[in-house]
Amino acid sequence: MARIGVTGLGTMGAALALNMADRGFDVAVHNRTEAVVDEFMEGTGSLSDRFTPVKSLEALVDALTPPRAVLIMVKAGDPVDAVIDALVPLLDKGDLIIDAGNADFNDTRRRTARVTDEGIGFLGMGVSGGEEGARHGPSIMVGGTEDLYRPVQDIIEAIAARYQDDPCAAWLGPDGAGHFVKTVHNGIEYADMQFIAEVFGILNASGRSYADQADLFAEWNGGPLQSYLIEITAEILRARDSETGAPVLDVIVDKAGQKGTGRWTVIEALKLGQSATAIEAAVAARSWSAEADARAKAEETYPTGTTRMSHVLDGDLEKALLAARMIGYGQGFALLSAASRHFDWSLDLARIAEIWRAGCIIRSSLLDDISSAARDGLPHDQLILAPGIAPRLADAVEGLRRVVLASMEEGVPVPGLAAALSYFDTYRRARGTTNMIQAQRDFFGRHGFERRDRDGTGFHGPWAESD
Ligand SMILES: NC(=O)C1=CN([C@@H]2O[C@H](COP(=O)(O)OP(=O)(O)OC[C@H]3O[C@@H](n4cnc5c(N)ncnc54)[C@H](OP(=O)(O)O)[C@@H]3O)[C@@H](O)[C@H]2O)C=CC1
Ligand SMILES: O=C(CO)[C@H](O)[C@H](O)COP(=O)(O)O
Repeated sequence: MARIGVTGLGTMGAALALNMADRGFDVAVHNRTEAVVDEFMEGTGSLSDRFTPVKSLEALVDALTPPRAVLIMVKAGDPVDAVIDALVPLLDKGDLIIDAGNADFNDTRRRTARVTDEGIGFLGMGVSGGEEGARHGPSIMVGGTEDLYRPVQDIIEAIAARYQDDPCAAWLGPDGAGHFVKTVHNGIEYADMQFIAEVFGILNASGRSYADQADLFAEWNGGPLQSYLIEITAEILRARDSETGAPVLDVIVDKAGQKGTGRWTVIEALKLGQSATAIEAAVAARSWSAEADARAKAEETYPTGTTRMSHVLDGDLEKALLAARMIGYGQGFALLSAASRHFDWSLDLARIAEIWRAGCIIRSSLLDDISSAARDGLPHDQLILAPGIAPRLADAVEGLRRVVLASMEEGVPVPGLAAALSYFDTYRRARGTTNMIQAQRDFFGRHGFERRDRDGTGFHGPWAESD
């Protein structure tokens, strides 16, 4: 009998199942398309004895030691509901379903309630690290009741990445907490990828070869920007297309995919009265990239000519990426704080930063500092105000400003970097300009405002007196 079942042997499910077997767990494996199970088994090599391959969900359930644990790793959205609907009648009270794919946490809350009604447990578990991470150690963010996590904690911690021997896996809170945290992780991922893509655009506009850029990113990876995304960017810049021999970046269409997590982050931020503008800019840039025909027409209408940037220093680009990264993380953590309060999740922000230090796509050396800052408590929930972060941001942000200025002068698009800078500039003013907005609201709608010179609300301007 197997300790755990995995249904969905695509990129992630297959890698997770192999990881579990590698760590000594017996796993029953299933996939909707039966042939995939055979293909999977052919690749299991010396681990094959650890697997029970099955061709139906009934057989999957029969292959498991009660109380059963079934991990679903299928395409996000309706397929998850379809699998849950098929599984629930086969399971007994006390069994457990784990949805390890990406999920809108609202769906996770709904699924938790639906499955719990049947006496079956449900964990919504975010997994990050791509195929390589899933195979050898991802970062794992678990949501659901803690008592449901304990029986599978040994498996989850065993397969997770390790940072100095600390497993990058944690139970984070009830119902949708795990998937919410994973969604915000991806929002931060979107922003960081966008900042890097914009710096790539600036370096291109400066006439720098891909080889030169690769060296620069590799050098940056040895400093405060050290991270998985900077590391793979250097590798990507060096890679050549195996068919044509051309730089691989030259054969890839400029049109970014998105499966939803970035958009969900922005939607939830807005719902919670937050605004993750750097993440929103990254989502928007991907959406605009899909409008190829309109962009071609716009270039014809407003020709850019050949852009030549010459006055951006490498050191400023490095600082720009660092400052923007701090702000992107800052917006993500502010959102996590808001959600934790709103849903009463008691999220441990420091632990979240800790489990992101290895295995996941946004792993970076900065996360060590972020976890220390969060452990000490973030002033006003703002990472950018943390004593361990603020001096570094103050130093880096002037590089960001010079980079944004130079890019804007030349018409090189930097929506993510500019959003990060605008957020910083807006946030650091104790008195901004929304007094004008309040006056306008009161002028046209008698909405009332607060006065600086006395307590209370509902004051009106002189325009109201003429009524
Ligand atoms: N790829 C990545 O880097 C990461 C992905 N994720 C998330 O993991 C999940 C799986 O992604 P990934 O492994 O990349 O996806 P793949 O496309 O590689 O595999 C999808 C799996 O879903 C199954 N499936 C699709 N539709 C249905 C259905 N209606 N009923 C039953 N099974 C179905 C497929 O079965 P069949 O073979 O029959 O088509 C296949 O096993 C997603 O939620 C994704 O967002 C999370 C982190 C990283
Ligand atoms: O969760 C992931 C990484 O953390 C997946 O790779 C996800 O697919 C990335 O999102 P998108 O496809 O929208 O770029």
